[in-house]
Amino acid sequence: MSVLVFADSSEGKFKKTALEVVSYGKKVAEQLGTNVVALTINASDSSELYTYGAEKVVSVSNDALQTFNAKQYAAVITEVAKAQNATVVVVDSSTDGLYLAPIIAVNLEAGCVSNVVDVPSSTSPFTVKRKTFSNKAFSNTVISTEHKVIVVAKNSYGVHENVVTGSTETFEATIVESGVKSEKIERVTGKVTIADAEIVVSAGRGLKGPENWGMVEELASVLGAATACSKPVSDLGWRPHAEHVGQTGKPVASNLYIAIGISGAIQHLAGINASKVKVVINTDPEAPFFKAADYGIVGDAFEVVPKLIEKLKAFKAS
Ligand SMILES: Cc1cc2nc3c(=O)[nH]c(=O)nc-3n(C[C@H](O)[C@H](O)[C@H](O)COP(=O)(O)OP(=O)(O)OC[C@H]3O[C@@H](n4cnc5c(N)ncnc54)[C@H](O)[C@@H]3O)c2cc1C
Repeated sequence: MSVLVFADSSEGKFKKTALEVVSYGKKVAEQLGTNVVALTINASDSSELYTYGAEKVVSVSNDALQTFNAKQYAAVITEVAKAQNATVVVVDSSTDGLYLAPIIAVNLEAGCVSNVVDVPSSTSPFTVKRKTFSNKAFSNTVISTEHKVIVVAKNSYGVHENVVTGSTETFEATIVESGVKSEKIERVTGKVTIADAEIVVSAGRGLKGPENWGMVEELASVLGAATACSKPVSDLGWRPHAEHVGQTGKPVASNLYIAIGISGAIQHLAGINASKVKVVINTDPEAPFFKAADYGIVGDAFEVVPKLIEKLKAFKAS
């Protein structure tokens, strides 16, 4: 028996979520009295995963897997899970992870639970806690099948160092037909995406118009952050719809979320409340966002943001 985690990588480098699922898998393996095995696909160096508890890394390299294809990747993960006698398979909650989990679950006839925020509270019955109702509530879910597939919610368990002496073995995976009529041929943005971002700088209607987004872009660039916006801003065409966050937009689970000129309506908060630290800049001290904020600045964004940029630049230069 083992716990298999899929350590996803991009251009050969591990994503932070990969380190989180390895940390998570290590803990679950300890609870079950077994080992965690990390699977990598076309990653250049797997040794980083030993730092987070992966005693064993199974490395698959194949040109046919250069582009993500859920069916092909899920087949590889299933094959490795069977070869490693894994009863628990863990993936991250990225778009790719959410594609993979149900296919792996069908392949293994496993129970599958997404949005999981913690290691099992009990391994018999196997009980996991998951977020529900737009992250406003939690539920405990029992997975009663022999095999289990868990999707770990981003930034919920965290990355934990647990240095072990690991080893890597290569695996010749069977490549199945992709079976799809579309494929990703190009990545058109080099910017940090909202899903992967550690820091998100988001702005709302308080910025008055699209011509004022320069300072938001600049603040994001200084911080290495992704940019986001409230729904009205994308509805008005000030920013692309891809940046709209909230209940009807993208969810955000960053370490830091900076909200500029956003009122903090419940539909907005529903999508961002998984973020760890929230900083709010708003002229109105009664803005509802302040109740959800960890740090608040009552002030005019057009004065506060340029000062913040200046200070951050000076700090980085020092
Ligand atoms: C079914 C439904 C789904 C929805 N889904 C979403 C969603 O997913 N995401 C979302 O964001 N909204 C969503 N909404 C809309 C939501 O209810 C709010 O209307 C919206 O979030 C408000 O956007 P805002 O805060 O940018 O604008 P406003 O409500 O207009 O707030 C602007 C804020 O900027 C402040 N401000 C003004 N000038 C300045 C300044 N110079 N400096 C600093 N602050 C300033 C104001 O005090 C105010 O608080 C949804 C609504 C419905 C009905």
